[in-house]
Amino acid sequence: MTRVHIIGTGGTIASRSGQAGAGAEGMGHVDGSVASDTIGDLVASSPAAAAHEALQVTTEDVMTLGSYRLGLPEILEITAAALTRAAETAVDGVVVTHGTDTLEETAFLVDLVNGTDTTVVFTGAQRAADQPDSDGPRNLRQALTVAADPRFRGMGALIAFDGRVQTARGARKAHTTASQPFDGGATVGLFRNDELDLVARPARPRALALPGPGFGTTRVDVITAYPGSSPDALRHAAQSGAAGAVLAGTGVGNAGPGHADAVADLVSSGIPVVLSTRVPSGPMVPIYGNGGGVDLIAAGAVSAGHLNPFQARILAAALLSGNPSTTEFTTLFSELR
Ligand SMILES: NC(=O)C[C@H](N)C(=O)O
Repeated sequence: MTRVHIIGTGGTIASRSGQAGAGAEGMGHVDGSVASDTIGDLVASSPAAAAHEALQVTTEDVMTLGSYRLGLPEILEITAAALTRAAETAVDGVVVTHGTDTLEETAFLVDLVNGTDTTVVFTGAQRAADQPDSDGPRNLRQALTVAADPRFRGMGALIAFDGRVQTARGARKAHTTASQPFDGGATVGLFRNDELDLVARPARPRALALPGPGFGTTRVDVITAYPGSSPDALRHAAQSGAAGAVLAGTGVGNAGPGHADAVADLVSSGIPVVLSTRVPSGPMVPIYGNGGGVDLIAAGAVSAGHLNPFQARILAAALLSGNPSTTEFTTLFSELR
């Protein structure tokens, strides 16, 4: 019998309104939704998940948090749990239920380190578990279908959401409330009602080793360029303890006056700067001088390629937690981006 293991982490799919604890931070949130359901609750209350009678489903809660509360230690904890289960020979597929706010970060770390043939399928919901028409049960059912399907093995980490199955790499939450919040990854599968079509296979780089606990405290700041932005933000990041920085440039990866000098300052003091773009889609491409991307790369920045700033940050933190030299960092980042 096909076995799928589900890891619960919280998010809207596990949230209910008006729970005790809403407003616990004393910020006047009287009826804020709070992640509270265990994955066992979700499976038990979901006829959709129960409909998978042909599957042996096992569950585990790693945490029950809105994903906006996660830091790197929690992302590492979820990743380690997913990788442990993926490596078990008795497990055919792994599903992770996760808040959508930062799902792209956790799923990308899992994708980077998953060298097993067992795919880890992330899903969640945009409407809380106690709302009418919550999308959680349908998304969970579809994620189970993907995780159990042998055609989708060896794909690292995927996101199954609202009828679409896409790679974690490249994914980005692109809509705050729409039932399909994600954009950016490559589409590998599409649901026709309950039928799942395989439409593409992703190309993946070699797997990175799971970072050690130092990942949790490796600070990589994301700094955005905009008209009039101060290059001092980069220097401040370095002075206040960042081990690296990601510059989300304008356009193909540019920044205004002074940023190239700031990049050179950081890189010369051993703090790598990755150059990405604040534009939602498309790669960083060095085209412009006069402080643009050509000059930022010449100053020592490493191109993020197709990675958005937040996934670039995850790869940078994973590499920096292993204390590479600047040259090693550049080589590894360029290989795995
Ligand atoms: N739709 C969601 O899951 C959003 C939620 N705020 C979270 O990331 O936990």
